[in-house]
Amino acid sequence: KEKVKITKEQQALMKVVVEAYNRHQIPQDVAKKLLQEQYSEEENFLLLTEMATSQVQVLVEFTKNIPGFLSLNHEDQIALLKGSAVEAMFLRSAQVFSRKMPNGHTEVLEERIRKSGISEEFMTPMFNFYKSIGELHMMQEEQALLTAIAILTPDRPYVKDQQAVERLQEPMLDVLRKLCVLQHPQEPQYFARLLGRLTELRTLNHYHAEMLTSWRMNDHKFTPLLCEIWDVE
Ligand SMILES: O=C(NC1CCCCC1)[C@H](C1CCCCC1)n1c(-c2ccc(-c3ccccc3)s2)nc2ccccc21
Repeated sequence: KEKVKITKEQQALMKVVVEAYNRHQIPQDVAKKLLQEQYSEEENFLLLTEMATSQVQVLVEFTKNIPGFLSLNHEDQIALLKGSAVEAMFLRSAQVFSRKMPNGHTEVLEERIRKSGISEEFMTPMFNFYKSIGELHMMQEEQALLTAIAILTPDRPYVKDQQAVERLQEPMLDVLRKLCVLQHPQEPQYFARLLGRLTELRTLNHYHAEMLTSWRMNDHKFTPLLCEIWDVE
């Protein structure tokens, strides 16, 4: 059985990505707000648009720190950001949801989200995803690399130079695969399970526009940035 070893360059790549991921955290903690009180559907929608707007800004900063990203064709940089913004949001939401919380808090948080205004039909796929992420107990290195891998998906709509994106995604996949083998030696399928989450994430992508327009309230106001990213209004 060959000894898996992370090279010096791979250590450096991982360090850059993890530091960028930790540096660009969401400002205020939405979970704390939701646990404090039950908001109205309008307030929840506003909270989501505020959180999402700041998360997109955070995502752009994180992405700029992915080695090689800024040397991609500019239109392709936009296509990758646009193609991954919603997935990054759900991934981050899943990580917020799966955080260790005092007894009973996760149930309260789930209840508040169920009553936030999102229509019923999206709850099952969304919470299935959150729970499948929670079961993985991902380390922050794995979270950071998985987010970078999702952003560097070559077959996003409108990407022209897919090979250039593959050349950036492959080293991330390599170091994540090695990390999974080293951190979860008794779980040889762990890496495959991580990548399976990215496939599940794409299915949530389909729902996002409908989730927003079906939010139980009348006029849905979005920030200009979200109109760009979310294909709404
Ligand atoms: O604020 C939030 N998420 C932040 C986004 C940025 C990154 C940090 C997390 C919302 C709140 C839900 C309840 C009402 C207020 C907003 N949230 C969701 C989402 C459900 C549906 C979502 C969505 C996204 C895009 C399009 C259509 C729908 S996000 N899942 C959560 C799990 C745990 C904590 C918060 C969570």
